[in-house]
Amino acid sequence: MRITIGSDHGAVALKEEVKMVLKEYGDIEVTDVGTFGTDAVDYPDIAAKVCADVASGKSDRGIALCGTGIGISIACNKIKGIRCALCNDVYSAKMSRHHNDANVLAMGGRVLGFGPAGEIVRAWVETGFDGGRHERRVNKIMALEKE
Ligand SMILES: O=C(CO)[C@H](O)[C@H](O)[C@H](O)COP(=O)(O)O
Repeated sequence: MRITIGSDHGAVALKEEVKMVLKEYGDIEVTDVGTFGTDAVDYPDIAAKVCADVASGKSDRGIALCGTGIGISIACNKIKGIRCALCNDVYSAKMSRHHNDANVLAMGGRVLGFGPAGEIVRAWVETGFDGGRHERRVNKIMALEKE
């Protein structure tokens, strides 16, 4: 699996933790689009970089982080082809894959402690899409982009 990850200044530490969790799998190729320091950056710019890779197929999935996860998830969901789920708990992370086939995970660096973030990422990476009735609904979500 190929994953592009990015964060604003509010989640740089969380980004490093998530990268360590992804590295444990051994077969996940991670692209980090920044930011790399504590200087303030604008989360829509990071959302655009993460989602460009997912929408183009360069990466299979994306992980987008900001202080709360809210701003960056809103921005990601403006981009065609993206289904971004803000998940600050494990259950939501699993359901975002089972039911919504979410291709971008958003989390908040000022919301989550270190342990919970790792559990959320593992759940999201390892959970598949259920299809069936959920495929019909996801197709309807994607059709909304064309209206
Ligand atoms: O978008 C957000 C809130 O919904 C994120 O938490 C941002 O990281 C936050 O707005 C950045 O705020 P800052 O005061 O510029 O650090």
